[in-house]
Amino acid sequence: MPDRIEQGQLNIDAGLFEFINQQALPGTHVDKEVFWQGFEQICADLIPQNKALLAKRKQLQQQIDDYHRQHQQLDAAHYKSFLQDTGYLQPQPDDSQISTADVDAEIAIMAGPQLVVPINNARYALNAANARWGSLYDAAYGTDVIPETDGAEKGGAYNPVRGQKVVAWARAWLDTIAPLAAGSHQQAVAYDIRSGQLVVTLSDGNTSNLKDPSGYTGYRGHISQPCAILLKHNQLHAEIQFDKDHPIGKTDPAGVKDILLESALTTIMDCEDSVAAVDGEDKTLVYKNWLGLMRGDLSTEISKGGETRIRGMHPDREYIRPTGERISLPGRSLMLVRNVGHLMTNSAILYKGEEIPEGIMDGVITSLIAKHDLLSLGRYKNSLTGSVYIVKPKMHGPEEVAFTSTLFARIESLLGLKSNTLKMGIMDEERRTSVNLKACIASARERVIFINTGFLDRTGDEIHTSMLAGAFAPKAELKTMAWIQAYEKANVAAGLESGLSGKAQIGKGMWPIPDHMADMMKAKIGHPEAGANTAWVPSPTAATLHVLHYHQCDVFARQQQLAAEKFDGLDEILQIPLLSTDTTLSAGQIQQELDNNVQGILGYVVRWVHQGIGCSKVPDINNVGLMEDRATLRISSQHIANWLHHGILSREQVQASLEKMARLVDKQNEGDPEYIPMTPDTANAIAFQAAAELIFEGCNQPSGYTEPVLHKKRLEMKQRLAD
Ligand SMILES: CC(=O)SCCNC(=O)CCNC(=O)[C@H](O)C(C)(C)COP(=O)(O)OP(=O)(O)OC[C@H]1O[C@@H](n2cnc3c(N)ncnc32)[C@H](O)[C@@H]1OP(=O)(O)O
Ligand SMILES: O=CC(=O)O
Ligand SMILES: [Mg+2]
Repeated sequence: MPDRIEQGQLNIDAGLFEFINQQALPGTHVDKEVFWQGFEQICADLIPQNKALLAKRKQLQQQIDDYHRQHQQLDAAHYKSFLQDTGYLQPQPDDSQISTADVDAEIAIMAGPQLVVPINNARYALNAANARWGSLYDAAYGTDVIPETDGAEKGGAYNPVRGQKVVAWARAWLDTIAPLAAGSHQQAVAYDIRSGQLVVTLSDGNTSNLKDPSGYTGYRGHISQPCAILLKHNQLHAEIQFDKDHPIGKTDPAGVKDILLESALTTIMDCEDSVAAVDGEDKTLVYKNWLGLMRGDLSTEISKGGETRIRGMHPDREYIRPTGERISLPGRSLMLVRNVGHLMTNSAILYKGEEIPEGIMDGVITSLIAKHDLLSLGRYKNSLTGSVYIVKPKMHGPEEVAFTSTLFARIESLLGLKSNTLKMGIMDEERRTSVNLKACIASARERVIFINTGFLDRTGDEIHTSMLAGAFAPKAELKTMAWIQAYEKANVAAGLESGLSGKAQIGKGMWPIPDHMADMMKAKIGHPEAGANTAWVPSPTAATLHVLHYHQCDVFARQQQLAAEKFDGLDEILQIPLLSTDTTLSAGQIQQELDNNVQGILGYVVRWVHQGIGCSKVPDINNVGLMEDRATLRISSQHIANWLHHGILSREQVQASLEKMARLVDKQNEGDPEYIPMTPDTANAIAFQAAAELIFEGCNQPSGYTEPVLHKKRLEMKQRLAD
């Protein structure tokens, strides 16, 4: 078979071509010839627009750089009017109300965690799809929400002391999820269904109904001895499971073996920040997994603890209502797909000999694949309302949002989809989007299903945009300064003013410390309290814990309160978070900041470039594992580039740190048999070269993005491995 196929003016990777023709198109009522001709026409019409938008980004950045060269001391009012004059800052629209229709309940009227997962990792992607339901006992037992003190250590075998603490902790949560009219679930010794009501018997012999009897919504098993009782609170379900023969149920006075929580209401299958996909081969895997998820037949073999089994997608869950009627609840998370942004191109498809924008390719192909769900061609349904949810990242301002909308309209017409079938999640993660958010929303008002504060990319863009304004504050401080508080608050305010409540998600960003769940439990209650009806979590376990926050806080009521408080925040958002002039950093502080950033960069980049892994847990300088992806890399590399540019660091110092940390990172990865080290010959290690380029050429990367270097170096590595 040839490597590439010519189709009109398109030149397509043969593996991708075959996948589309033989797996993605059949059944969709889209004719092969019509598809490829239409795809070519979309390229002909939209590639020039895409290029023009990127040229505009560059031009605005040059104007901002020139401004900072000419104005060492920033005058806030003058700076703001400069941004208005250039068109960076646009007038607020009079009306930004959205009118999105046919949105699934999980997005419109339910509030809960949003899981994100690299789509090219089938094992994780399946786990994520199934993370709609999670065991609260497992989530507590396996994480630090139960401290490993006083005999409650995790150890190897099951520790009954820890087990008891887990049960007490989880029962305490039942008092939030299903409060009793009198007493506490901590004293429950029996759960019975009597005359259609849940009756809880307590250890003192008293009985209690639920404070809100409608919180009991069903059961499984026999009514006189149910194996599960279904609860509902704040639109979220929970299941108390009983089994007196089970090792845990046996020791529980009420025979409770577990509490299952409806957890990740939605999952973003990510083709972007957490993925390394640089050519036709990689993109084909991405699209194949998406097809498997849309048809419900994705599966993979898993070996764990000496056992091998097949992981597939979970079916829906069956219950009997108190009225006797049979019902089923979704067994899987509602899936969204994150396409890539407007910047990158990919060799998987060429148009007139040039790589086409990867965002156009993702848009066309992920939508084609989603048509399998729309036509119910697979085992399970994803959207019950006939929508396709595409998250579009890294857009700069309203024109770029409008361009995505144009692309979606063209795709709908190519695939024979009803107008506005393709919905849009707008990542508010570039500064030009934050400062024009309402205009961005208005530009896609019939499609918007979310706005989300991607604060990681947003921090990277903050540094790059104002690279020449001065040296930035240390990374940890950036998260606490006025600009970011205002950005988060203004995002919610814009969402509420644009009528998203009850129609779409107002989302908050990722918890990037996957093993620190106790800290997450303290911090992430702040998200629903701030009016966000969803927020990102890095794992199914985190989803099962974070959902507790949506039981604690009725977000939709909170949104009503907040809607009365107007907030603009533009002036604070425009406050550049520079190192204050009265701060002098010690040599030790500077070195620590540098080493920490370099360690994160190398730890992430080496797996990306040498192994093709797009998201990793990488230890920081204090040995805390951090979720690293393209966006966190953008921050670290831009931060060092900024300090280099302003003379806080020297090139030699950075080079020395790179060498030192490469040795450390190699050591940290010793246990991975697939790992390809960078030392001793760092100059010849492609990942090491990539890290150095990201830093030393950081000021010249478009918007400070890391993809151009990562893609180039990964392609080089793939070639080296193939030779
Ligand atoms: C800025 C942004 O764009 S943020 C969005 C992009 N980032 C992400 O999507 C992060 C998603 N999370 C991840 O990729 C991973 O959790 C990482 C890389 C952070 C950590 O991965 P690991 O070191 O392998 O995690 P760890 O060893 O603790 O857990 C592995 C188990 O958890 C599961 N798991 C971990 N993360 C996820 C996830 N996001 N979805 C589903 N399952 C997951 C795995 O399936 C595995 O379980 P299994 O053995 O039963 O298959
Ligand atoms: O995509 C998310 C981010 O924080 O960046
Ligand atoms: Mg991002």
